[in-house]
Amino acid sequence: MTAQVGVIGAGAWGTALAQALASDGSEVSLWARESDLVREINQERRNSLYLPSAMLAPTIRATSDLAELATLQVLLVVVPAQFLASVVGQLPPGTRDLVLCAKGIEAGTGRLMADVAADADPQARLAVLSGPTFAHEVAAGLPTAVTLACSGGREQWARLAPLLARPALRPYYSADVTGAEIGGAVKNVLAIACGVVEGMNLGQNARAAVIARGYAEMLRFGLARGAEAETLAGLCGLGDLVLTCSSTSSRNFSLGLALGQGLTAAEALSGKSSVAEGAATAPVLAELATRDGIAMPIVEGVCRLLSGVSPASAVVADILSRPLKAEREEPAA
Ligand SMILES: NC(=O)C1=CN([C@@H]2O[C@H](COP(=O)(O)OP(=O)(O)OC[C@H]3O[C@@H](n4cnc5c(N)ncnc54)[C@H](O)[C@@H]3O)[C@@H](O)[C@H]2O)C=CC1
Ligand SMILES: O=C(CO)COP(=O)(O)O
Repeated sequence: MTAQVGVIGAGAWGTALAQALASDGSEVSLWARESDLVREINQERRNSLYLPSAMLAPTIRATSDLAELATLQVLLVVVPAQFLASVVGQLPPGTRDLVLCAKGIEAGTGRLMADVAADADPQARLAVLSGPTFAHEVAAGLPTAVTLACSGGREQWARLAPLLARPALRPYYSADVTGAEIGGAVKNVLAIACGVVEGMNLGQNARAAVIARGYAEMLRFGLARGAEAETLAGLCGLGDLVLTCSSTSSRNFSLGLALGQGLTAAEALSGKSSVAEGAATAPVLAELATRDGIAMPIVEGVCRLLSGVSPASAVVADILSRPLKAEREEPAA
């Protein structure tokens, strides 16, 4: 049997998704940028660079030739947000389903992932897969639930769900693509903030406060862009926020932890092959929020820390000295 689904990107998440899809014996084509990795996956059934914990299924076949995947009707795109345009741009345009799995906003343009993909592959039918999904757990077959937001509505869902669902990987339907994208992008920045709280030993109360007030920021930003509140309260928003704000398994949380302990962003990120998407998303998110008059003080604080303009102690002091206000925005009279 030949593969029905291809996965573009053999980082931790693309490899874990390929592993989950192959768990029922399905063939999966996996595009890796690194030729050494292609050899290692095909010959040793390992991805020691990005997902060393997993022994990969025999039905995953890696390739460094993107053209081999271009004929498939369903492609999961799992390269980091900042590379989405360049990688999707290498595909010949087609009426395939592109399932976008990166969590971020494109620096420089402020585009969400579906806008980037629509510009790069205009005929593609777009969906977003997002939720609380540490790659190593998915690769180990642990139960995981995700939002699958389909721009093509129920018809697209009916096509994709049987191809992507497995007993331990459970997609939930949504039609709110924007909400799914914003939940995943914003939570990465908030996970950095929670890591800072941990790194500075500010306590569990403070971390819970950052989660709740950060969620308020996510909601304000999302609603202003047409996302639905229920989506942001679901797996791809609050669910993922809770996961990544609570664990050193999160690269974004770990980056924040290092910043909170006094390292610079350059020091914390140096020598890492894995991506902490929140570092690239934070400045562009803060810029969009300022432009649109949306208050996002925690996101702004993360930006100040990442750019090195303020030490963590000054950022925390500024947040704590903001004027007292109502927890919920008062509806306009
Ligand atoms: N790792 C995880 O648990 C999860 C990750 N994600 C998201 O999936 C996306 C991919 O993340 P990971 O697989 O974790 O990445 P990773 O950190 O494991 O690996 C980095 C990836 O970036 C690729 N890369 C580096 N330079 C590139 C370039 N110039 N052009 C194209 N690709 C390049 C590498 O080939 C590799 O696939 C991110 O947006 C991340 O937020 C989403 C859910 C879970
Ligand atoms: O998105 C993730 C889990 O849902 C992974 O988070 P990190 O990118 O912070 O590791």
